[in-house]
Amino acid sequence: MSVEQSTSIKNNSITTVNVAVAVIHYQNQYLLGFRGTSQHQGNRYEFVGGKIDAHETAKQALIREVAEETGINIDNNTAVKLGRLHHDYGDKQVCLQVYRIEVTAQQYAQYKNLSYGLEGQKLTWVEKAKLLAGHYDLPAANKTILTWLQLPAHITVTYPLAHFSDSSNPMTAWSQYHHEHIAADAWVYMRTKAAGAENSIKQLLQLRPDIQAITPDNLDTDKADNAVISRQIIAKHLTQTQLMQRSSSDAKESMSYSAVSTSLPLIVSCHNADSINAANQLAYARLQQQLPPVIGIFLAPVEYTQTHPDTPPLGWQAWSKLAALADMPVIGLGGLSPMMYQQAMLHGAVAVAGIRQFLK
Ligand SMILES: Nc1nc2c([nH]c(=O)n2[C@H]2C[C@H](O)[C@@H](COP(=O)(O)OP(=O)(O)OP(=O)(O)O)O2)c(=O)[nH]1
Repeated sequence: MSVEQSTSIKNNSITTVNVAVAVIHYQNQYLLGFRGTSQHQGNRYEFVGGKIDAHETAKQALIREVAEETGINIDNNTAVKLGRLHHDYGDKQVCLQVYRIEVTAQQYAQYKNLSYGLEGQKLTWVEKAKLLAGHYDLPAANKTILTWLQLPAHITVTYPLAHFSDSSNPMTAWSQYHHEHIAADAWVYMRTKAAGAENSIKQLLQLRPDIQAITPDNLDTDKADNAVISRQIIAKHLTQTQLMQRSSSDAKESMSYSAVSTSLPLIVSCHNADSINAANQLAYARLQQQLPPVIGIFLAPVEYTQTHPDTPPLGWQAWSKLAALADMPVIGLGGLSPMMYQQAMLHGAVAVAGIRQFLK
């Protein structure tokens, strides 16, 4: 939810506490605090953080809270915005503004044995796999943060089926090509851009049980007879057009969103501020309905791309301003390579995606 929305809730006399949350990590080691018994959501693990003061930006609060609670100075570290999320605990409403910060090897060496914070609270570094597997009891709002943290640094996008139109059997050629060229354990957005491509996708997933798939929302893979294949589909995708069509209906909450997958998280494509706003509303509605969250936005195109030669690129500066509007992690797409991950992070991206440069 945006800061504006949280303010409007305030105007309706329900006070929302704005909180800066720092997901601090070094590679696969993540820093957790432990909330004291007397605190709200006490006796639970937490990411380091605290209330944003009236005069502060979220990032200023983040730097201050991390310094006050741990002594770590993150002033010169890159803080990548993961998202903003509103949660109603019944006794308290919070709006968490969540950033991921990787500490340097030197900072980690200095702080890795820290078992108590500067406020006397317990601190512990934990393995990412255990954190994501739910080994640590965190406040309920953090469930969405853990889903966001699943996103890898690189996402491969497939060629459209039309790319293989010269072949005698384009569907098999599509599966075979990607079977050979997708890197091990990759997250793959199966963008076939064709109706009736279910079988190609199923075929590819059968050939490559190691990969995780993001499939088009209107593609009927939910009914995949093979349960193993269903397990490989980790999110559904909505194009900007689908997103805008669904959010333009008057009966927003009941009708339009019911067309969208209710069993899996979503990743949506956006190209402008209006669609990012629609994505924020969809994410908010899904949280209210306790549906799997919107885990990311593909924001494109960053650079010129052969796939959309007539679309002018946003460039990193405009991309970065748009990304800041999103309430969920933003993935750079369009003319990028995996090598550009660091540059993308500096502009607010949690991941980079693409076709050519991401296939081996
Ligand atoms: N720090 C932190 N707070 C979280 C997380 N998840 C979550 O729901 N919260 C909630 C719990 C609290 O209601 C609120 C944080 O407020 P807080 O009371 O800890 O903030 P603070 O340190 O500035 O507070 P105070 O003790 O100085 O009053 O956000 C999390 O991962 N980290």
